[in-house]
Parts: sequence; structure tokens; C-alpha cells
Amino acid sequence: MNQKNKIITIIGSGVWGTALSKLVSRNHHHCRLWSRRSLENLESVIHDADVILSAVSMQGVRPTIEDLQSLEISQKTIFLSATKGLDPITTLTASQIWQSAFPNCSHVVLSGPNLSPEIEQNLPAATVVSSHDTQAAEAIQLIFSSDTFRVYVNSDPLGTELGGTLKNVMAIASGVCDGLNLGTNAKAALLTRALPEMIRVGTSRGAKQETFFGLSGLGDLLATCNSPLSRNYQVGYRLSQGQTLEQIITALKGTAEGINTTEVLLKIAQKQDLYVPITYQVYRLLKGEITPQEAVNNLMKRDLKAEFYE
Ligand SMILES: NC(=O)C1=CN([C@@H]2O[C@H](COP(=O)(O)OP(=O)(O)OC[C@H]3O[C@@H](n4cnc5c(N)ncnc54)[C@H](O)[C@@H]3O)[C@@H](O)[C@H]2O)C=CC1
Ligand SMILES: O=C(CO)COP(=O)(O)O
Repeated sequence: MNQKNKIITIIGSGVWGTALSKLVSRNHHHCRLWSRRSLENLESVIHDADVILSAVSMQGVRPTIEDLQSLEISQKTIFLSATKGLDPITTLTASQIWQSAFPNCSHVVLSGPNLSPEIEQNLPAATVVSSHDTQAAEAIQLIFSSDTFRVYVNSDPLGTELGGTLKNVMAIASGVCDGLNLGTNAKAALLTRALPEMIRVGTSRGAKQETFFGLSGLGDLLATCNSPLSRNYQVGYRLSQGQTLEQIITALKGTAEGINTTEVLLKIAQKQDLYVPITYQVYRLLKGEITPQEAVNNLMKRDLKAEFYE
């Protein structure tokens, strides 16, 4: 793909879609930002698009695909997914759903430690674009790269996507940890144990372990679990302050995918008999079955074990 003046259609004008549109425009590409409330029709905004970027929340993925399937889309169009969630029915990632809906096009995932308010401020950040189609990933890398946004490529889209998705559950736990003032040691222990839990689930689905040590895994885990800018972190923090989940969702600006992901992740873990102790406590907390302090106690009182095991 020639890199000059690409047409990028972004579907989903929430906070992430809007931040991404600024990155595209700053690099002098032509950006069309569209949401279901836009006055323009979808057909006209995808016309001639080089890239269709989906930045809708997980619940918007299937409705968006249904709308697009009735339209004519060139096989040269690259689909780029920036959603970090899991489908509640099939447990698939967003990009897996896009791939099966448009099997003749190239699909790329964009995921990394990218809190949108910092991206909006043009602060330095790095991310990963990943695809089985190296050329497509490299084309996206060139479109987004700038002096303030450093884009890496890899060829493990599933691992890249799952890193960004599973860490949202850990960000809820991390918000609880900070909200209860459990200290730096507790936080370090939580994040260090969170990573193998994510890897266990990811590799069981076919993702590569090494991907979780990169920006889209450990990188995003550190960013999201340490920042009050994260909506998922805020969910955990506010639960620790005694608010109900309903109150939190009402007050929250934007989507906290971790709430839904926790439920789907537990479903996967139970089906595949995977050990996910942090996820299980977050699940029970979100369901209102235990208090934040009980979740901590339950994690601390588990059977003693070796640090590393198969
Ligand atoms: N905000 C951030 O810092 C980052 C967010 N993400 C991910 O990007 C996705 C979107 O996040 P935000 O923009 O922050 O959320 P948001 O809540 O601000 O925006 C959600 C978008 O999805 C659309 N949407 C929701 N349900 C829909 C439906 N049924 N049909 C069509 N469209 C629908 C909304 O119209 C809106 O444009 C999430 O999966 C999130 O995890 C990824 C990286 C950074
Ligand atoms: O994924 C994110 C940063 O990389 C955004 O996190 P939140 O969805 O928790 O705000």
C-alpha cells in the first residue's frame, strides 16, 4: 500500500476512536470518524477507505459487522481492530469475529499501553500492531508512527489482543488494591501473579507466551493497573470505597470492558480447567458475593504452593 494520504475510516467515536483519529490526522492522512449517531451514512464513509478501524466497545462489534456486511468492501481494505474485549457468547476476541466476517481481507490488531487521555495530550507512547499478514501490519505501523507514537509490529495477533483484554480484569483488582491502601508490596505481588494468570489463559487459546512479556501484555498491565485514568482501575477503586457496581457504571465516563471480560474469562477458565484465582475473586466481587477485603483475604489464604509450576 502506498503510504501517502491514506483514507482511514474509524468506526466508533468514543474516547479511543477520537484519540486514534487525532493520531491519523496529525500524520496527514485523511480520517473519517463515524459512529452510529453520525448523520453521514456508513456506506459513504467506508467508500474507498484504505483502512477500516473499529474502535467500538465489544458490545458494538457484532452490530457494526452486520451493518458493514450489507455493503461493498474491497478486498484491499485492511481491517484494524482496537477493541479490548471478549464476546460473551462465543468467547472470541473482536478481531477473531472480524476475521470470520470478512475472511478475504487482511486483519490487524492494535493494542498496547495507550490510555487515551495521554494519547490525546500527545505524550510519548508505544503500541503494537499485529497480524498474520506482515505487509498489512507494516502498512498500519507507517500510518500511525510519529515522534510521539512509536509503533512495533508482531505476528501474534491473538496474544496481542488477549494481553490488552485480560489485563482489564487485573486493573479492577489493582484499583481495589490501591483503594484499600494495601501498599506497594501487595501491588507488586498482584501484578506479578496477574501476568502468569493471563499467560495461562492466553497460551491455552493458542497465543504465544512471549507476546505477554511485550507492550501489549506486561506493558498494558503496568499502565492500566497503575493509573486512575483507567476506567477498569476506577471500577475496582470505587468498589473498594463502598460504591455499588450500578452506581459506578452510571458515573463512569466510557466503557470498562473488564466487567464483561471477567465473566467471559471465568467461563473459559472453568471450561478448560485453568487456575485463575485473581479473576475468580474479581468475579465474586463484581457479583456482590464478597467484599473487597474478603477478596484480599481469600487470595492470601489459599493453599501454599511453589512459585512456578506447570
Ligand atoms: N479509552 C482507552 O484508553 C482505550 C480503549 N480501548 C478499547 O477501545 C474500545 C472502545 O473504548 P472507548 O472508546 O474508551 O469506549 P467508549 O465507551 O468511549 O466508546 C464506545 C464506542 O462504541 C460504540 N458502541 C457501543 N455499543 C455499540 C453498538 N451496540 N453498536 C455500535 N456502536 C456501539 C459507541 O457508540 C462508542 O463510539 C474498548 O474495547 C476499549 O477497551 C483500547 C485502548 C485504549
Ligand atoms: O486499555 C487501556 C489502556 O491501554 C484503557 O484502559 P481502560 O479501558 O481501563 O480505561
